[in-house]
Amino acid sequence: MKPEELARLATRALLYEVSVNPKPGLVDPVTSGPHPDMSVFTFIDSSLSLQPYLTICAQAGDGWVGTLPELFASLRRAGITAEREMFAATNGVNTHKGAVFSLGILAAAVAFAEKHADVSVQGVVQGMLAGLCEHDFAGVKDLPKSELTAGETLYVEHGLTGVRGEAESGYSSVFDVGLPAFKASSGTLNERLLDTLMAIVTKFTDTNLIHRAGTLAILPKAQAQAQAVLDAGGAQSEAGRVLLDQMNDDFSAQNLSLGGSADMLILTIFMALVEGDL
Ligand SMILES: CC(C)(COP(=O)(O)OP(=O)(O)OC[C@H]1O[C@@H](n2cnc3c(N)ncnc32)[C@H](O[C@H]2O[C@H](COP(=O)(O)OP(=O)(O)OP(=O)(O)O)[C@@H](O)[C@H]2O)[C@@H]1O)[C@@H](O)C(=O)NCCC(=O)NCCS
Ligand SMILES: Nc1ncnc2[nH]cnc12
Repeated sequence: MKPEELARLATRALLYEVSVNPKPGLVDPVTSGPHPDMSVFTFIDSSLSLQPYLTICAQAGDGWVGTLPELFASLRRAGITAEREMFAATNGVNTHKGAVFSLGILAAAVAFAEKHADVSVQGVVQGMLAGLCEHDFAGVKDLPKSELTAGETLYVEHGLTGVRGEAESGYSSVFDVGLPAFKASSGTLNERLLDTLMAIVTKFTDTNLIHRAGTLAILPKAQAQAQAVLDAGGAQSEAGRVLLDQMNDDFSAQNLSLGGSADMLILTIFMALVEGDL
């Protein structure tokens, strides 16, 4: 696939994800949930602003002749510029910070793997990111708390590696959870993507959620709520829909976000589009 075509699939993944509703703890076309500073329109602007960057990432992976860690270093430089452009497109709102990082990596990895028959996409990601946590977290414990990002704070306080750990693992929540769940799902596309999101939430350590809640105890609660939706028959069933609506209301009332899980859904949709399953 041409890099421009891969970037278009990545942009579609961003737009599909925000269109799914009702998504607990997330912006959708009906409600902004616990994100009053964003709406579906902010996400449309943000998604379109990222397409040139996603093309650059796919082009880099497509033509790369250096090592995989060097490929990641080049993406990181492009990512810093893309993050700036995203904030300019959204008037300073953090719509897709996690997706800039993760979707850029995956777009490059898919393009690279398409040119090298002996490697898998997940293997390329792992090759690019070996040692990422060790590198990024070195020295953060010595920094003043006020200078730490949410992810760095959770690492210092609880040893959680967040988006970096998930990425370094080769996005197991996408390849081992999200994609198999999507392939096994049924119903309308909206219902299938809701069930896929719930499957991700049952297994994923969403550090965005933990950061918002201010306690680790939120994680098993959210995982149990998502599992209950699936056990009730998922988004296709009346009982599942009732639980999903309750979960949506709970997350809004408690100002809880599932931003990290949304990013894993974006990556899952992208891979399903790439593999022709969607
Ligand atoms: C490595 C970076 C991602 C930077 O990491 P950093 O330490 O700055 O940030 P984190 O706090 O760790 O997370 C950044 C975003 O990643 C998403 N995320 C969080 N946890 C996870 C997780 N466990 N797995 C995957 N992804 C995760 C999350 O983004 C989503 O949530 C955002 C919306 O939530 P909200 O609470 O509203 O946002 P806040 O900004 O916290 O606002 P308020 O609470 O104040 O209202 C939304 O963006 C979602 O996408 C985290 O926000 C990477 O940025 C980095 O290295 N940057 C340097 C440049 C670079 O490398 N670029 C990429 C090149 S490929
Ligand atoms: N729909 C959404 N709502 C809030 N944060 C997100 N990050 C990615 N998608 C999101």
